[in-house]
Order: sequence, then C-alpha cells, then structure tokens
Amino acid sequence: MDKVYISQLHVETIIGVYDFEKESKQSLYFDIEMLTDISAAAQSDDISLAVDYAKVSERVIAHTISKPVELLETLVEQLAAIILAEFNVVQVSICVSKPAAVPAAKTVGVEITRKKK
Ligand SMILES: Nc1nc2c(c(=O)[nH]1)N=C([C@H](O)[C@@H](O)CO)CN2
Repeated sequence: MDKVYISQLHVETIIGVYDFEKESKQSLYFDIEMLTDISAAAQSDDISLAVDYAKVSERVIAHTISKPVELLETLVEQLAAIILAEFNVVQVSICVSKPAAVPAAKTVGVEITRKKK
C-alpha cells in the first residue's frame, strides 16, 4: 500500500493533566502516516483523488486547538478516528511528541496505528 505522510506538524495548544498546563499553550509535533492507494490520483493528476496532506494538516490543527484534553492518548485516538472517517485512507499512524513535558528528555509522546473497520 502507498503512503501519504506529514512530518513534524507543529501545533500550539492547551494540553496536559496538571493545573499549570491549563494556563498556557505548549508545543506538540505530529508525524502522521496514511496508507492509501495513490494510483487514481497519479493517473489523473487530480488533487481531488488524492489524500490532500494540506487538508489533513488543517483538520489536525483545527481539532487539536478546538477542545482541550488532558492526555496525548485521548487526542491521538480522536485524530485517528477523524482521519479514517473523513479521508480516503485505510490505515493511519499518528505519533505526537510533547518536547517540553519532561525536561530531562529530548521529547516524549504517544504513537498509535488504527485501521478503517
Ligand atoms: N502516557 C502519558 N503520560 C503522561 C501524559 C500523557 O498525556 N500521556 N501527560 C502528562 C502531563 O500532562 C505532562 O505532559 C506534564 O509533565 C504526564 N504523563
């Protein structure tokens, strides 16, 4: 299967378990891989037949800033469900990193893979 991907998509948002995290935005970085058959888009040279990575990026940003959650797990599950429902992909992997969360670590985060049912 072919892959459309987005690397290091940066979003500033309110996210976190602790009270201090609900007062100021933090940086998240998303790596997203979407499995899809690109042949129809390639043969037609038609963006409407492609998984438009710009539109996926806009959707991820809009959802991430729309309603704060506490856990990265909650956010990536929501985003995976949105991408599978709204775009022509059979599988999506999302890795989200929160670099400021653990000062002693370069970054921390969560990665999931979900398939269309
Ligand atoms: N598995 C997770 N662990 C932690 C999360 C999380 O979202 N998933 N979040 C926090 C805090 O919000 C942290 O980022 C602040 O130090 C801790 N662990």
